Amino acid sequence: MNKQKVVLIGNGMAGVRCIEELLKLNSADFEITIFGSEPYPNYNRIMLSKVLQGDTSVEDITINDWDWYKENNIQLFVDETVIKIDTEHKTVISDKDRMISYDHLIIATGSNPFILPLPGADKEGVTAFRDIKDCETMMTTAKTHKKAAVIGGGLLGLEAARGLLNLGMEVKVIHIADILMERQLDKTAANMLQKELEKQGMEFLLEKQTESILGDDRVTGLRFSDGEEIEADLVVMAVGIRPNSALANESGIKVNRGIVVNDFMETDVKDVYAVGECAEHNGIAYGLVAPLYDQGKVIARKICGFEDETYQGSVLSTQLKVSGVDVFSAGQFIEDEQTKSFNMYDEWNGVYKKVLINDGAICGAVLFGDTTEGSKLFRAIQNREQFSDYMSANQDKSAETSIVSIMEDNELVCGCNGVTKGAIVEAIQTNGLSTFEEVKNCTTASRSCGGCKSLVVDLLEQTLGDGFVGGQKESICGCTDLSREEVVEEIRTKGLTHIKEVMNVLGWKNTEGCSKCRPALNYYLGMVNPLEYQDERESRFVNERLHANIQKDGTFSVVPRIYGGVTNAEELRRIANVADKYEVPLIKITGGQRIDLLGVEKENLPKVWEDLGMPSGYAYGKTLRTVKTCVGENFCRFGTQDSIGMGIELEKKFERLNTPHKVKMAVSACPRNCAESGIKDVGVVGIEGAWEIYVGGNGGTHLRAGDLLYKVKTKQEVIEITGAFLQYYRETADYLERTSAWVERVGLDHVRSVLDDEKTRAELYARMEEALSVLKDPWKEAIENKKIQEDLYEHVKVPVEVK
Ligand SMILES: Cc1cc2nc3c(=O)[nH]c(=O)nc-3n(C[C@H](O)[C@H](O)[C@H](O)COP(=O)(O)OP(=O)(O)OC[C@H]3O[C@@H](n4cnc5c(N)ncnc54)[C@H](O)[C@@H]3O)c2cc1C
Ligand SMILES: NC(=O)c1ccc[n+]([C@@H]2O[C@H](COP(=O)([O-])OP(=O)(O)OC[C@H]3O[C@@H](n4cnc5c(N)ncnc54)[C@H](O)[C@@H]3O)[C@@H](O)[C@H]2O)c1
Ligand code: SF4
Ligand code: FES
Repeated sequence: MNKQKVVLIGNGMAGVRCIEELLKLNSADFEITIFGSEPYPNYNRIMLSKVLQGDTSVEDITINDWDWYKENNIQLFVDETVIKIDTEHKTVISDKDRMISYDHLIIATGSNPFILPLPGADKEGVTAFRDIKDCETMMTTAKTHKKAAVIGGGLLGLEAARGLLNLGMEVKVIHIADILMERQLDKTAANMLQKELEKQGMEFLLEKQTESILGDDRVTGLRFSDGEEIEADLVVMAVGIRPNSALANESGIKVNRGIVVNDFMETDVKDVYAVGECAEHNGIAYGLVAPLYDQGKVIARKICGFEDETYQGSVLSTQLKVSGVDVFSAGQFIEDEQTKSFNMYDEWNGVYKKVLINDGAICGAVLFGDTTEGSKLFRAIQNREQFSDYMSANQDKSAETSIVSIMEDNELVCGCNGVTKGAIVEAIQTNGLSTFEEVKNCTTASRSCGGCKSLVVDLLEQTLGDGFVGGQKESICGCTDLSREEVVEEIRTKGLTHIKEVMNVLGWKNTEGCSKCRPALNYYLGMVNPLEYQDERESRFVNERLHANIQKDGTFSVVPRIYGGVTNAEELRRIANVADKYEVPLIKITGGQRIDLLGVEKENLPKVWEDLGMPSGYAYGKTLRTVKTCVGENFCRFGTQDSIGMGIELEKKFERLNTPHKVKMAVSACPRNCAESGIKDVGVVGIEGAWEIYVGGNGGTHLRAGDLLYKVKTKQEVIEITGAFLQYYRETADYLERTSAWVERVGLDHVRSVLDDEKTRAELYARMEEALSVLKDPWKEAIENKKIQEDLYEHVKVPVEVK
């Protein structure tokens, strides 16, 4: 039998998903050809926001690589645009003069970003945010330019703005409406969102109409209709999208806003379908992936001869992909005459929940600050669940009960990829999957926005019971197959007390271990048993062994502790005298508000420390580095709290603590955040009468804004929450995992749920106190102990390995 020819125009998310569905149903009977204007295989457009925000790379967002097309015998023409469809002769013609005939044609040309027709819109430095090329333009521009203006305060504009902030630009968002995301949020949620984003550093100009883009060849600024002007050397337009339906229109296919389709996604021309953002169903052209995938499935079934499924439209839910901000919106979000609403507004904790009810049934929801109920509410909206039933069902179940336990097998867990609960459970059981990554690769769940990750992990946990070993089982190194959790558990239950013993008892493949597992085991043993464990210095990296940072030329740097960045003339004099006496070639003020003496000879280290008479600043260790502070209420006119006092208290409390990776803190006395509390492992921000505690921030290579963990009233609460948080991190993070990665891995909601429990929090804090109780200053120890001096600083050659 001759194969039927299927041609797909548009190598994007909707079209290729439709082909995947087709291949699942019948891979034998079709000859498939795909045209794509972009020069890449099918990639995850959603993740461009994450690429811009620095969380992933362009290479990592490919959905189907080149091999996938080959393996499925798909003829792929990339960087090639179809310019004509001859519906009479059933052929398509490309801009490279290629003519291909079809039996079934799928049009999946997506959308075009809307570019405001402003004078100057064609200047260099003006871009949309739609594809890899745009993303690269922004990333390159950020290297040489500083001021970005994003026009449009919708989902795309805000995600772009966050990315540009991460790239070090100053960002102004220009929005035409009086509130942000007015297509998804009501005024209350939008105002809360604006405040949160302002805290992150975005500036907003609302109710502003851009009149022209200024500059000669390159953009230099914007002028608004009210005459105001701002400077800008990058302008990103994120003012919505328009279905890309020109090709269909020119080829005689019926087009309204998008390409008009019926419930089988058929256009008005036989054997021609449209799917994705280019299609218009019942007057709606959708702009999110979940509906597009449902549409693709219907087309695939129809082409294979099944007419059992039709597309009936979709209820939409959205979540903004900006870290540190939890916003959810689904269904109807503004009340009208037919609806009543149930509202909960907790200004103190920054939480807002609104559920809209029509004739007793839930028809929409807006959540801000706590979106844990998002999936449950979305399900309730889709099922038109009665509000009273929803409330009683959720009162019966404990808040921690995952929604997956009450879901039917045919219900969707991953809206983006159309993966049901039943499909995931079956994949786990039949393929022996045990990690999140395995489920993701096998089922495609969580492959797009990642919003369903917690549900997938819940399903793993529920399906495997005790056999579930955590989100991602990964052995700690090649010397063993055991994961961190398993090793720590064995240390606890078997009472193991030193590294060699762990390796022997747990059957290490390499009996000496390696540079990865030895320091990790040293940390885990000390963490489990802080009072008895004898630190094995040889298993530490060289800097931690010598308590100073080795430099390029083999000399060392010495950073004494300067609590909260506050020093005095006497200390400064001592530092200056040491610098003179030991001919220190460079004295540098560090980013953590301390003084670094660079170029000290190894042999001189103990003498330098003795002359300084100050404790080690641990600038080399996996421990608390610094607590940066702003000047605070005593001097600054904006200060609402004593940031210096708080910072010094925190630093004195937690200095020397062994942690999986370095830990940095900061305390600012108002949301202007001069101490950069938003990008620290623990960042504290003073507000009127209270302190906000942010966690999981990172200002290094993987830039990440911290998440608001709690808002508390007293200094004592700040210390206790910080202690319990750090202890939980110490106990559950992988060695060398920063809090930023850890918080993302385990989830902020999970961390909060642990710390919310007063008993657990008190126990964690008690274990923290125990760990702190045995710590001593290593410089003092070296000064007082002749043997340490001889062994470490006098005769020993410094090993090459530096970490
Ligand atoms: C930065 C960003 C973040 C997003 N985040 C989310 C999110 O979190 N959640 C969500 O649900 N949605 C999100 N979206 C929207 C989502 O990406 C789109 O809804 C989805 O990609 C649409 O898929 P599509 O296949 O219809 O269009 P596209 O993915 O745009 O694919 C269409 C493809 O067809 C090609 N093409 C067009 N004309 C021709 C032609 N004549 N010949 C050959 N090829 C052609 C185009 O070049 C393009 O590659 C986001 C979008 C962006 C830009
Ligand atoms: N997290 C997500 O789900 C996500 C993320 C990014 C993009 N997307 C999708 O991508 C598509 C494009 O996103 P978008 O945000 O551009 O579209 P959008 O239509 O949702 O928002 C555009 C915004 O720009 C504003 N605007 C319009 N004209 C303006 C002007 N002249 N000046 C200033 N502001 C103006 C509008 O008021 C609106 O809020 C949408 O379909 C969106 O759903 C989704
Ligand atoms: S964070 Fe606020 S209080 Fe602290 S120095 Fe800056 S403006 Fe002043
Ligand atoms: S819901 Fe977006 S990836 Fe699953």
